[in-house]
Amino acid sequence: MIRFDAVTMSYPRTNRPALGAVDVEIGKGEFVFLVGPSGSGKSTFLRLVLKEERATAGAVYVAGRDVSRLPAWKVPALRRQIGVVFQDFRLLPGKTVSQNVAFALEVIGKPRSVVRAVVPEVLELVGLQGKGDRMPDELSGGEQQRVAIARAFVNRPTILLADEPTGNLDPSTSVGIMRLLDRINRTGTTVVMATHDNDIVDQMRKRVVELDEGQVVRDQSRGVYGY
Ligand SMILES: Nc1ncnc2c1ncn2[C@@H]1O[C@H](COP(=O)(O)OP(=O)(O)OP(=O)(O)O)[C@@H](O)[C@H]1O
Repeated sequence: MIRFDAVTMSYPRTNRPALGAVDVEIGKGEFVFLVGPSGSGKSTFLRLVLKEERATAGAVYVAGRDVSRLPAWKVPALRRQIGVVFQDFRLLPGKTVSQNVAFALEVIGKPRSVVRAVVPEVLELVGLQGKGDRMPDELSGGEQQRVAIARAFVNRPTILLADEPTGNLDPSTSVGIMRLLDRINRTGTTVVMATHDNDIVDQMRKRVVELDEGQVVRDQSRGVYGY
């Protein structure tokens, strides 16, 4: 589903690549934690999958396509296959919960009848039934992250990328978010999550890919956060 083939990525005006000759293969339906110190390249990895950055050398394959060869007009179609969740939720503050989720469908031109049917379904899936009319600032952090996950998943992407999704949440709220990501993964969605949350990684026992200074230094199935 995602394959990095000797991927090097250097940002302009830096003397060390953010990723150096990285080889990683992530199969359909896998759940992978990306761990490593700050600056080790986790977010860069995720940005390359989304074609928000371009590899300096090597190739990034997503769903069988070499994204560096993807013409600009096909990038929106690539991104429609990928849901993204961030540490800071990134909800639209002036829209209700339902409107935030609906927006993700409206921008890709789904008919209103579909939006009306699908939004309550996904809100129920994330445990927010009955809260569709709330504004984001009327929700807890964990609930806001559930809205963000609903928005990322409503279009049933094949891949879900999560960049520190529990970074702003307390431990028990984080466990709830991880249960939800696990459930989404069980529907067949490939999940790649960058995290510093050692407790979560140790509890989940999923595949762990560890980066350090842009290199893969560990790739372990049913791994833990660190040795
Ligand atoms: N836009 C940029 N311009 C120049 N250098 C960058 C840019 N973004 C990231 N870098 C550098 O690339 C390297 C990898 O950064 P990246 O954000 O991928 O790390 P990370 O593992 O996600 O870190 P964190 O855990 O702090 O989010 C770092 O050395 C960083 O300083």
